[in-house]
Amino acid sequence: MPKLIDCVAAVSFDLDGTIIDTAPDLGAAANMMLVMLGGRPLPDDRIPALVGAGIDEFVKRVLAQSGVTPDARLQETSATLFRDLYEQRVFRLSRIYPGVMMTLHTLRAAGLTLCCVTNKERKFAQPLLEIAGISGFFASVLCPERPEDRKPSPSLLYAACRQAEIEPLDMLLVGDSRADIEAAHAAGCRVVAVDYGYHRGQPLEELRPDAIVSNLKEIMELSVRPRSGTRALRAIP
Ligand SMILES: O=C(O)COP(=O)(O)O
Ligand SMILES: [Mg+2]
Repeated sequence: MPKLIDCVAAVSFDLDGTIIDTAPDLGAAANMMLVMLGGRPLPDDRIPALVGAGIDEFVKRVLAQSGVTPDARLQETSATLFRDLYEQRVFRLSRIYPGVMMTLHTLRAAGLTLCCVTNKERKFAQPLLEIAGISGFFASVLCPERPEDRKPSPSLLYAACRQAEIEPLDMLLVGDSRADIEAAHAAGCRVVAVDYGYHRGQPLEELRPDAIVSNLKEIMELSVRPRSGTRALRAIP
């Protein structure tokens, strides 16, 4: 069976929970926010399950976990405060996951186009990749400009395919969450899930990714059954 990596022209990586463990800095900023609002900090191990649907939702979940049901005004004040705090600390405690650097080097050397496809706002994603020293690997970084473009919408993946000038079937997405797998399926891309990210206890097998790995470098060894029939030339809207 051919190797998966030989069947694609580009690889898109999810950011939080896939290439960088961002929960420590997200948690630090969230806890500073709670304390400044007069609340109590959350235990670190409660943070990862709250990540994945953008900052407004993360702040809403943090407030809910601390026992607050915010009205619209408190939600807005909290989200603004959180953004200010997080902006100052996107890569202080966060760490690149094992196997990521080697995988990015190997895939790039193999001639594949690499993209980052994240629900994180560009204002945080771009500096995070730069400070972490990995922004140079990515031909493009796709972030949602509108809430409706967030994964599980396929729109960021379509944009990545358009920029790489490839069809969705020639794109592999590597991600840690339900939103990643559903976005890839909706776009018609191949998808590999990592089992170490922020998938909130969701059994990833049920979502039927092409494969599940525990370290990114395993994607180099994965084999795939070629898709049968004519290649699905799905038009990118
Ligand atoms: O910022 C988030 O909520 C999630 O970002 P991700 O898509 O890179 O996991
Ligand atoms: Mg993620």
